[in-house]
Amino acid sequence: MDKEEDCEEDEDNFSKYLLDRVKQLEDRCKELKDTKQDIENKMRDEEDKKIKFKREARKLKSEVDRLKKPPLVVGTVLDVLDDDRLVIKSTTGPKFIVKTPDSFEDKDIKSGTRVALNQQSLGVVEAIPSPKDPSVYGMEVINSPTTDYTDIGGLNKQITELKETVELPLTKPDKFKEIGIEPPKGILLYGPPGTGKTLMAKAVANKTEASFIKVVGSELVQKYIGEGARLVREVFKLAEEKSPSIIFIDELDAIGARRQKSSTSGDREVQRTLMQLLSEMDGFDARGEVKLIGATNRPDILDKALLRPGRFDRIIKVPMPDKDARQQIFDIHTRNMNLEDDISLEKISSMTEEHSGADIKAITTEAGMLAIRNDRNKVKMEDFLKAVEKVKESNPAEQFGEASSEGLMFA
Ligand SMILES: Nc1ncnc2c1ncn2[C@@H]1O[C@H](COP(=O)(O)OP(=O)(O)OP(=O)(O)O)[C@@H](O)[C@H]1O
Repeated sequence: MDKEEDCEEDEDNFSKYLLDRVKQLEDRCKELKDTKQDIENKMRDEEDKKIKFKREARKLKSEVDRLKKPPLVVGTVLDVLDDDRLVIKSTTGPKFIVKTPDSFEDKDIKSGTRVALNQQSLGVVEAIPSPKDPSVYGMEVINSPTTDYTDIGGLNKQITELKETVELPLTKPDKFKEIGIEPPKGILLYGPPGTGKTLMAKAVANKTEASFIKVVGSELVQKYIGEGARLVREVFKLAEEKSPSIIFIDELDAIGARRQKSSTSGDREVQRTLMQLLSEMDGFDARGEVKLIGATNRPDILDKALLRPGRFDRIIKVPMPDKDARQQIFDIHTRNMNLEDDISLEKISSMTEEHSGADIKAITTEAGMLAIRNDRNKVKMEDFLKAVEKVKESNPAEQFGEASSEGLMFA
């Protein structure tokens, strides 16, 4: 009898052992599956990063190639001769007869076509696009932008200055006449990337019901001699046609850097573009309906001529946001998001020191994406924490322990 009982007990213990073991193995299996999923996610993220960096490297390489080449001269075809030759007038003056390149088809070239010529040989290198197409030169024209001052977080002092210097002269020009002072023609916003400079320019255009014309300094510096200056003229002409209007020149330092003594033909082209900008600024009326807003990350290298009275004579610093400003920016970018009650934007704001408004926008978008990926209709605190990590990782300055852009530029 005793033996029988012992045997039953052994069997019970054994099956308990087996059940425990199965449970352990199942847990382990789940753990491994989770780890596998994590690794797969990380691999996907790394792949994304790799593609992004590759794309950036390609872009930088083509930029380097472009900068290494000497600028080309712009010419216009006056006549197409029967023997595969063209009569060309170059922007530098004289007319020439040159051979039509073999790569050109008849339809590519007719009287009036603009072409790029090699500076030395004056050989035709390529046909260039119509000067009427602003998007080719990175120009962005918005007839009435929708950005509002309430879409901008943490820049109240800067917005007040913007209202006084750009908004008021456009909405109440008589006030300036009455008092007898000239309003500023242009103001300069300076600060690290992604801190809201473009946003401010768009908001003031919206408030004054003005057209918003954006040009990027580095896009104005073309590979064709004389093109930069022509584009500047065209931007001002367009602004006049569309007035009231705000011309926003981003990366002003690309054309407005202090003039150097040593100069390559590339430098001279940049200088010609700057001279044209200065002369256009001197030419337009401070009480008119066109206002200029420049933006730069490098005010320290700007040519002093740009900062003289009657040009960019108001300078407004747009800094990296402090904690309160970050919280305001988080509030703005989450106002249409479906958030769980456990979310503390205050806590997230404290965790995101050295993050710009653009980084904050990226964090909110990433948090939303995580909720979508997990098939939820509300965003949790956990999503925000993961998003902060992800944005930190993708920020090269943080990744490699470099100084922040503000530290570099404004030390
Ligand atoms: N102060 C802010 N408040 C709200 N959103 C902001 C703020 N700053 C930046 N952002 C967000 O970041 C995006 C990029 O900002 P913006 O283009 O204004 O930066 P920027 O200072 O002009 O940068 P860059 O010097 O690179 O041209 C904006 O569209 C907005 O979504």
